[in-house]
Amino acid sequence: MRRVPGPSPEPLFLASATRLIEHDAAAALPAHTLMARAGTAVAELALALAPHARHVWVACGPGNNGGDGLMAASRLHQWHRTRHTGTQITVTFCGEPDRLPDDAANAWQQLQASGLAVSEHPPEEFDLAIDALLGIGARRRPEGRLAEHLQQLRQTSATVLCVDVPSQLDGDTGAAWSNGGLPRTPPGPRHTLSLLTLKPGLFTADGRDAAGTVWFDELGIQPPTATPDARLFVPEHATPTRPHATHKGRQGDVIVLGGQHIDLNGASMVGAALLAGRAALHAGAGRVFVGLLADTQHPIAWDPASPELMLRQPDTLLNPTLLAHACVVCGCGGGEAVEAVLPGLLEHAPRLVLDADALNRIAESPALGRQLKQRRQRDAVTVMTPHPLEAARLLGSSTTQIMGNRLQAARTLSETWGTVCVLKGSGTVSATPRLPPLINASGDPALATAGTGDVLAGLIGAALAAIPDNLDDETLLTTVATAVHRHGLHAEQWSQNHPGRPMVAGWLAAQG
Ligand SMILES: NC(=O)C1=CN([C@@H]2O[C@H](COP(=O)(O)OP(=O)(O)OC[C@H]3O[C@@H](n4cnc5c(N)ncnc54)[C@H](O)[C@@H]3O)[C@@H](O)[C@H]2O)[C@@H](O)CC1
Ligand SMILES: Nc1ncnc2c1ncn2[C@@H]1O[C@H](COP(=O)(O)OP(=O)(O)O)[C@@H](O)[C@H]1O
Repeated sequence: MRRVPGPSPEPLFLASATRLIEHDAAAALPAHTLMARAGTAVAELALALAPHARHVWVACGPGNNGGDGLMAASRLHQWHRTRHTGTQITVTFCGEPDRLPDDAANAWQQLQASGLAVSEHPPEEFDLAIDALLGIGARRRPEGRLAEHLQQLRQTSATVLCVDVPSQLDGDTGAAWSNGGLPRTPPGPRHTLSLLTLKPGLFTADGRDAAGTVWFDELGIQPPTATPDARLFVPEHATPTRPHATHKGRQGDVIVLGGQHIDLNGASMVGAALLAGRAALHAGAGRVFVGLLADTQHPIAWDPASPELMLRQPDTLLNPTLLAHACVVCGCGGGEAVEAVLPGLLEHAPRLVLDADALNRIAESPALGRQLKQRRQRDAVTVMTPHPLEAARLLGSSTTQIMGNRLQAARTLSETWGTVCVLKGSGTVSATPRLPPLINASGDPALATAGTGDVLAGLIGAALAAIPDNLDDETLLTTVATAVHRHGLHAEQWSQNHPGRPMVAGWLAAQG
């Protein structure tokens, strides 16, 4: 058993793939072995998390997830009885013993043999709860007694250890089953022990809040050889160091086009473009040019906080020779003015990051959409970085639908437009056609503040500016995901060093 994430990317499997893996593993072992191992693993982690618990509630459901709980309860009961600890175990069961699947029925018999009776009601007080109500078999919003037990688990300030997948969560998507989402702040420590495979829903959408700290036990089975449905991404390689004899022309140029001027319609978004530019600069771009859009009446000539940025009239930056050697970041604070530069960029920029208003304009314009799709045929590199609302506009759907299946949404966006798609939010998903998407393992709620998306666009721009031409899809995806990971890691470092204090995007941009 180990804590997740580890030092390298982790394969993630949907419920359908997990069932095939479970089927093959079970066929190669004596009957009930997997569930016996699962129960032991749950009991061991429970003891490690709350060694001095006086009262443990094991909440079991009607299927094999409940079977894991019944098995864990037998193990815990045996452990405490032989050591005379006095710890009380209360087991509840929402289901019908006669209708339990085979493995769980065996676990039920073992519980009966252990002498531990099943209780009608959860205990009034407990210091550890084991959530074994529903796992990957959950298919709808819980109701009745099971829903009541789930509600108690959601609201308790005691430690909760979820078996395989939190019962309130769809393990494939990370969407909560419950109406109204999860409590804003989980009231107590939360842990999830994922069994046999890691599931993508633990790491995106509502997954991180519901699962808490994730642990993984393979149950003694060799890692699956099947292609995973997704990967939990952490970078494996350190950023390469620069050779001594280098110069700024070799580090890559970034051009930022965005930051609509206040003259246009009374709303300035200049800061967004400057944040992207600063982030690119601090991430190591050799030169960063910024073209502020609609900046005609009172041109801004320099950024006092970042005098290294080179501000230019946008027209001068649309020069194909300059574009050919640069990565363009387009859209940050671009407003409506971005429409004027998009056709030229889609045609001539070999490396392009499309953010915010660039995405909104493309969502509205079939002609721009066609131009975007043609880029892949020319091997031009395009990364789009939508947040869920921008993604919904691009797909003609709603944020609820996007959040209902973030992996699918990122995949559809990347396949529809032939781009790398970075669907932002808790557990940012980076996808490219035909490869398993990557769920970012870093990041925290400190990022939920204006401008951090602009910073991310700048970081991705600098990363793309620095890589050689004609990279394969996998390296490109990894390059983008590494920038996403770095962005999240900086936020985590802020939260660690400044607990409770809000982070601002300007600070993040300066971390590079
Ligand atoms: N069979 C085995 O040896 C192993 C099983 N494992 C466990 O088995 C789980 C999967 O078991 P199952 O396929 O039985 O699925 P679950 O136990 O997750 O749930 C299926 C049961 O819950 C019911 N159900 C689904 N949604 C419900 C809802 N909203 N309200 C009320 N009832 C609902 C279904 O009708 C079915 O009876 C895994 O998540 C894992 O915990 C793992 O431990 C690996 C080994
Ligand atoms: N709760 C969160 N956990 C992790 N990352 C988050 C969270 N909230 C926001 N982020 C990240 O912060 C950034 C916000 O981007 P975006 O919504 O485009 O903001 P803006 O347009 O103001 O720059 C994205 O990278 C997103 O993934």
